[in-house]
Amino acid sequence: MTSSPTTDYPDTLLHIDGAWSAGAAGLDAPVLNPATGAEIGRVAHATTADLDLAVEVSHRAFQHWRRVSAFERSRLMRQAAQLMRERADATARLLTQEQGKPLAEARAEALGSADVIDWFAEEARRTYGRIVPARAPGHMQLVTREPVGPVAAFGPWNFPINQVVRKIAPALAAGCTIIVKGPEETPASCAALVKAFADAGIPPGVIQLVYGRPADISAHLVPHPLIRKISFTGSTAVGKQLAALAGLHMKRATMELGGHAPAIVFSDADPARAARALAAQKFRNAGQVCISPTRLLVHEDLADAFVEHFVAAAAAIRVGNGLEAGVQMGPLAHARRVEAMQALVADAVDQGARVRTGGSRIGTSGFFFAPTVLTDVPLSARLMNEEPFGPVAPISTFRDYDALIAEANRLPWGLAAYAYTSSAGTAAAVSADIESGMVSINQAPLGLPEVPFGGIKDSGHGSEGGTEAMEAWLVTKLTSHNTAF
Ligand SMILES: O=CCCCC(=O)O
Repeated sequence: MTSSPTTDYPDTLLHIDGAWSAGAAGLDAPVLNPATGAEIGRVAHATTADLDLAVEVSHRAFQHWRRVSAFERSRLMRQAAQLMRERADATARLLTQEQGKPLAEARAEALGSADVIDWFAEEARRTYGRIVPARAPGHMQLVTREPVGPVAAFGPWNFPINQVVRKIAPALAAGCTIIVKGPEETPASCAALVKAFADAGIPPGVIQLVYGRPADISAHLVPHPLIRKISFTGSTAVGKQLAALAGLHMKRATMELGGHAPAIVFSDADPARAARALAAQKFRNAGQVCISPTRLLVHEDLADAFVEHFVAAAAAIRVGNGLEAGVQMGPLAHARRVEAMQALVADAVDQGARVRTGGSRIGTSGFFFAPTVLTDVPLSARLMNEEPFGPVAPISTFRDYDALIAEANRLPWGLAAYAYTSSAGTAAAVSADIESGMVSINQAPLGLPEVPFGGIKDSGHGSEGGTEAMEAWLVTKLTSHNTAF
C-alpha cells in the first residue's frame, strides 16, 4: 500500500440562482481524503432559507426553461459534455482525493458523464407525442409530453459524477429544472459537473446545487409544494423513507437503491476467465458499487479452480492512494465503511467462514481494507443478507439449478445479476429466471447511457438509462380538440 500527500483540492460552495456562495449562515463541514484521513477542504451547508430560495428560483427558472426549444436545450447540453471531456483530468483528481477511487476510474467516470449528457441531449429532441384517431370528423386528439416540473435530486458519494449526471441530464432534456443535493463526503467533483453545465450556458436556476444534513434537506424539499418529483440514489433504507414521504405528498419518485447481486458461474464456464472478470468487477471502486457482484455462486465442479483464480486475482490487486500510478484499488470512502467491513468479516468468521485472502484493515492511516475473499460462509451470516458495499466477496457453491435460482432470488433486492456460461440455452434460462432489473452474461456491460439502468423489488423503481429514463421526467397531456366547433 502506498500513500502520498494531496494539495490541489478546493472548498465547495452552494450553487443557487446562478451564484456560488457559502450560504445564508456560512455553515460548512470538513471533507476528508480517505487515503490519509486528513481534512482537505470544506463543503458549505445550506440553511432552510437557502433551500427556500433555491426552490423559488427553480420554479421561476422552470417557467422559462420548459419553453426553450428541445433543439437549444440539446445544444447547450452538448457544450457541457464537451467541457466535461476537456476537464476530465482535473475533475478526476478532485474525485480521487475526496472519494479514494484510482485516477483511471475517476477519469472514466468524468468522461463517462459526457457520454451520458450527449445521450440525453439526443433524447431531448425525441420526446415525441402522438395523434390518436378521433371518432368524428374535425376532431383531433393530441397526446403531448411535458416536463414534470422542478425536481429535487439526491446523489450518492460512491459515484458523485456518474449518478448525479444520470439525474441532471434527463431533467434538462425533458425541460425540468433540478435542485441537486450533492454528497457531502465527496462534494467537489459533483460541483465540477454542475459548473460544466453553468459554463456551457445553462441559464441560472435551471441546475442548483446544495449540501447539508441529508435528513433535513429531504424533509424540507420533498414535501415542498413547488417540487414535483424526487430522484434518489442511495441505500434501500433511506430510499424507503423518501419514497414514503414522496407518496404522502403525491410526488413522483425515481429510486435507484441497493443490491446484493448474485454472480453465477456455471459448470461450462472457463473458471480462470470468469474469476478474473468477476474480481475486476467486484473490487472496482473498492466494492462500493450498487451493482457489484456480491454473492458468488459457483458450480461445484469448478469451485476449486475458480476459488484459486479469484483469490489470486484479489491478492494481486495493488491497494493504495488512488493518485499514485499503478494503484488498482483505493481506500474505502470513509471510516464507517471500514468498521462495516470488519464487522461483516468477523460475523462470517464467527459462523464458520474461511478467510482465503485479506480480511482486515490495511495500515492505520486512511480507510484501507484488503480485497477479501471468504468461502464456507453460511446463509445465516450477515454478509449473505446485507449489502456489504465494500471489497468483501463470499464464494458459495451449487449443484442443482432450481436451488441455485432460489438462492439467487432469495434476498429482497433485484438490481444486477451476473452469469458465466458457454451455453446459449443456460444464458436464456438464467436471464428469464433471475429476478433482477439487469442481467450481465459473460461480462456484457451494464451502465451504458443507452441501456436501461435500474432495479426491481427493494432495489427501487424507474430507470436511469436508455429511452426508458426519459419517462420519469415527463407527464402526459391529452388535448382533445373539436376543430369544427
Ligand atoms: O452504485 C451504483 C452506481 C453504479 C454505477 C456504475 O457501475 O458505473
